[in-house]
Amino acid sequence: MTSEEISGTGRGDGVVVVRDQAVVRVSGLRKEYGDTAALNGVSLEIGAGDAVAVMGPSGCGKSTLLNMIAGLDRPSAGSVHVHGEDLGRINETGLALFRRRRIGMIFQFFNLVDDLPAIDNVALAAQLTGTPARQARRRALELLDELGIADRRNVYPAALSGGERQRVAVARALMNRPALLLADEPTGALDSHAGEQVMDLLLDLNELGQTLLLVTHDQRLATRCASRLVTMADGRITGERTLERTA
Ligand SMILES: Nc1ncnc2c1ncn2[C@@H]1O[C@H](COP(=O)(O)OP(=O)(O)OP(=O)(O)O)[C@@H](O)[C@H]1O
Repeated sequence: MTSEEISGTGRGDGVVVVRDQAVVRVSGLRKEYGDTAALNGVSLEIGAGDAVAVMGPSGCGKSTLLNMIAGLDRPSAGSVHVHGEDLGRINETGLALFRRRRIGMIFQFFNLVDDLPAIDNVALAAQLTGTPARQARRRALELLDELGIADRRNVYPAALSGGERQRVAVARALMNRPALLLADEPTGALDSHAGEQVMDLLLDLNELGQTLLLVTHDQRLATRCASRLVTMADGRITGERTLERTA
């Protein structure tokens, strides 16, 4: 995989990842669910090419923060800018489009479509943005090849190993050359070998310029893949430090 592919210079819509520009700007973010303040004034900036890990105890608001940045949910107060766009000013249809075009997401339990083979799970992401099926399948195959699972392209998720499923999910997330790759416990459901492979993959992607935000309980994942660690507690950011990546 080349850094050009990751940075999206081939997509024809002028989106190029340039290091040191802010991809995410979160300011004074609050989210209340009834009486619970899931986020209680979070501000965070993520530059292009950064790899940021968010850690903290269960219920501290990590996934809520990720969901706000993905435009999956609306804040109670504060703002989220991604790639210069103020998500608060985009309607629901626009947000869905924004997510498909700008954000790649991977989840603990993969979220693949059970009745589609691997290649169609990946291609679907581009078809939903209007890419013709044949072109989408061509790029999907390229990505599966780059991630070392082209030979599994016609296999349905149920017959893939956990590691293979997560690779398919990563390919799907990269399909539209996202400005930001979000990962919510991406190794949480994997055995240690498959987890290591996914960590290597995320590290490689970031080293090629992909901006990465990951939420995890796994210290090893954070220190392996991230260059910044943000810690949260009770809906707030309580600390931040740069990390020396471990081999
Ligand atoms: N849709 C929702 N409705 C009501 N409460 C919610 C909702 N989503 C999250 N919460 C609450 O908001 C708080 C933060 O939840 P969140 O899932 O963001 O935490 P987390 O740090 O990601 O936890 P975990 O590490 O266990 O995944 C929790 O108290 C949770 O119960």
